[in-house]
Amino acid sequence: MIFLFKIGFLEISIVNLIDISLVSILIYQVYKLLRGSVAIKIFLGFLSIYLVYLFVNALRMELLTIILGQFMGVGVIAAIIIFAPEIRKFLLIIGKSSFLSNESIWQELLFWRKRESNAFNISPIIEATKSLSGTNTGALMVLSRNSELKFYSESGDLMDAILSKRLLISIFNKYSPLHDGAVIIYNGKVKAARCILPVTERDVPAQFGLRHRAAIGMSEATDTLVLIVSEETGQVSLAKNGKILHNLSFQEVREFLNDYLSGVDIDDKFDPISVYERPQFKKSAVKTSN
Ligand SMILES: Nc1ncnc2c1ncn2[C@@H]1O[C@H](COP(=O)(O)OP(=O)(O)OP(=O)(O)O)[C@@H](O)[C@H]1O
Repeated sequence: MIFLFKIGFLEISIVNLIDISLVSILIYQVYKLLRGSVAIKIFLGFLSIYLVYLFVNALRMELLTIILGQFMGVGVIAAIIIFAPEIRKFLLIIGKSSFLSNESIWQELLFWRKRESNAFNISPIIEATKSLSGTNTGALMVLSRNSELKFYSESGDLMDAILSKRLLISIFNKYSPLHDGAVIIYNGKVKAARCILPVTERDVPAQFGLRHRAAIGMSEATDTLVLIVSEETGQVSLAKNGKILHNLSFQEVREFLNDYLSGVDIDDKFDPISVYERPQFKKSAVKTSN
């Protein structure tokens, strides 16, 4: 083994350094995930007790080590119960960003099928959005580039219909029995309508109602781009990765949809929802359109 440093009785190898770096990154990621929630205080409490445990263990203080060791044993189970929602969120983030979450990769690996491009003609979506926005008809469209989202599709009515402007307008027409909930669009098809999306658990600025909360929640849980047309103002927004872009022009929507479907990383172009809490942000009733 190659040792980098030898300070007194302490010898640190490259492996130790990598180990320490990885643990630091992990702790930072957990901190980022829990920041702002009540769970962060419990997490810091556990972390402090664990550090004390490591310290007394290193000093060979046996009695204290046994007591704290017992506490840590029970503490792990308690932590799993207390942090269940955060652990779920953490695993979802890992699953979402893993390249194995891409269904077309699985098809290629398992069935030797040639991977098809996920890009398709988005004009029907843009044209339908213009019409829905112009008539102040609320709409929620989930675009997926690498998964059929079966779990969410099955919460609504399965369709598997070829995408068209008229189909989308008919679905979101307020007299249509399919208008409530979201449509899921994948590979040029409307896979399902009337789907129920997960609502974000974060605090969302007051101007965003349930439709926007569901869009933000869906974009947090999956690698999807969610398009929202507000029933109240006709404004068009996009949600991605828990962030949002509000009151977009149709040209902007077209560019974002095309970039997303061709695999471009657009996450950085989105605003954190906290931006819309600023006092200078005014909900504009003026709609920009091209
Ligand atoms: N979890 C959900 N999944 C899918 N669709 C939902 C969900 N929650 C609400 N919606 C849709 O949003 C509609 C209610 O929207 P609401 O008016 O509360 O939201 P909003 O964000 O203020 O939108 P708007 O600006 O259009 O008024 C519902 O009728 C339903 O179609």
